Amino acid sequence: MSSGLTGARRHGESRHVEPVGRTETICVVGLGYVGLPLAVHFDRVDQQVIGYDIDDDKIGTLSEGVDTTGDLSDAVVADSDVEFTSDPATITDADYVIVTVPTPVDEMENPDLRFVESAGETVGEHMTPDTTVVLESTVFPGATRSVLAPALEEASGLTEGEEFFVAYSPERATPGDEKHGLRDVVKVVGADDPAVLEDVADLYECVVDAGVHRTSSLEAAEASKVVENVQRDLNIALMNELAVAFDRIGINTQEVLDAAGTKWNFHDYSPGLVGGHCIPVDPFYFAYRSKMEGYVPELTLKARDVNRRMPEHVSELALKTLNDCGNVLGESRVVVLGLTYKPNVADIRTSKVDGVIDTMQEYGVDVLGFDPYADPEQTSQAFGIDVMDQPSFENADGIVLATPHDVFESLDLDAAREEMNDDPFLLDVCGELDAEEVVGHGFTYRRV
Ligand SMILES: NC(=O)C1=CN([C@@H]2O[C@H](COP(=O)(O)OP(=O)(O)OC[C@H]3O[C@@H](n4cnc5c(N)ncnc54)[C@H](O)[C@@H]3O)[C@@H](O)[C@H]2O)C=CC1
Ligand SMILES: CC(=O)N[C@@H]1[C@@H](OP(=O)(O)OP(=O)(O)OC[C@H]2O[C@@H](n3ccc(=O)[nH]c3=O)[C@H](O)[C@@H]2O)O[C@H](C(=O)O)[C@@H](O)[C@@H]1O
Repeated sequence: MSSGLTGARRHGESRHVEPVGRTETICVVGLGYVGLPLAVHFDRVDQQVIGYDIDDDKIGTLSEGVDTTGDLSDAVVADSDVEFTSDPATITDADYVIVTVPTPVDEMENPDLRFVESAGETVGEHMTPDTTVVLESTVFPGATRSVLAPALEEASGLTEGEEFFVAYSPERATPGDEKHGLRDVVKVVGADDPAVLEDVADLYECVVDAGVHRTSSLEAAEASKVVENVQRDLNIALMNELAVAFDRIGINTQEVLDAAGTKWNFHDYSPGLVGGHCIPVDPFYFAYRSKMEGYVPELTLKARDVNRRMPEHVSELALKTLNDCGNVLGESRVVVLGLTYKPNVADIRTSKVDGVIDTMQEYGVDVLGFDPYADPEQTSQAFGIDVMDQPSFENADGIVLATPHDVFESLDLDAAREEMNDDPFLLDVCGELDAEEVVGHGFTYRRV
């Protein structure tokens, strides 16, 4: 996730504080892709910031001045005055506690709020009266009220709304998008109590240049976050459905999308493997809450079904193309380029490329991988393949461009072709390359 902080540091600017006239103490609970940049941003505007996490190793690494997210930089972390700690007693010193813990789904694809509940218990045990607790984690509408607040009350013995306060404010920054980091995207803040709403909105206005949008309830703010991701999942699902249909019809999907894209209100999405912590997850948070009221959001769930099937569709396409090019599957080799969950990021944790790899391996295909962003050793272990630190196409029969990092635009297809066996193919999952150019380099070209 882009933080907007690295620019200054990369150009050697010295850390400067931008005092904003508030000097409260803020404790950020959960120092991941969301919590760490948030802590560093508040530190930069001269707030006293405690960064609390249960992961001792992470706290040790951060305390040594190492950026554990890859989104900031070591210099930014080293230069911050954030107090990194795994001691929950430090929460006592906080005027504001901002909770940014994970909210995954369980194996039944239901919301798993264990981290939120646990954080609520820990914060409740240590917070003092008049503390304001802001939940940033993506949850279903009503979770702050029905899960976090009761955990805080139970552990503290205090009464929410009288002796402590809660608000909700989702993180909306996009990983890998330098233009849409924490400071650049309007921050939504929701609270029932108008005074709490104004106070928390004012606090965020210290760090969010794009400003704050206020909602009159916790639920409206919670819902605004999940529906952003539901909408995105739906739009991508439409692209995937069109791509599968046009592949069968024999129409070039990208040519269709390029033509349709000349209409001012045609939305720009591309087919692909829909990974990440949020887009594949948040629709289930919305559906869960809706079903509680007896309404099944069929369109939302159908979009999930379409996107969830994409790894299977891509691997079938790869196997079919291997066969069409005259290869024996069990004697074939395929190089998969791009292993992270989306282009130009280093996060492999929720990549859907592994589903494509697994199916090819089931048919005996020898699969190798390369990704300029992902750590080769870590990724080899995670994906169960040999991940190269430099791309080699020796004796390969095909290339699957699974995650189209920008750097692959300059892929030397002639050099790759030289190393490969006869009649090679290139499967361009997201349709990023120019089909005619790829064919001109001697490849059979396929895309989703
Ligand atoms: N990663 C992203 O780009 C975005 C994530 N979000 C949402 O933000 C939330 C956090 O996501 P990430 O930062 O990616 O998660 P993450 O997994 O990167 O970091 C979460 C951190 O919380 C810590 N943690 C877990 N339980 C804890 C507890 N009880 N007390 C203290 N620390 C605890 C973990 O050790 C970890 O360091 C999720 O709800 C996610 O949906 C929203 C927008 C963007
Ligand atoms: C509505 C929205 O843009 N949400 C963003 C999203 O970030 P995230 O990196 O998870 O999502 P993403 O960039 O849409 O990518 C998700 C997955 O979908 C794929 N993808 C994306 C766009 C597209 O046209 N086709 C496609 O296949 C990507 O390759 C990736 O595998 O989810 C983030 C979050 O909530 O964690 C959120 O903060 C971000 O703003």
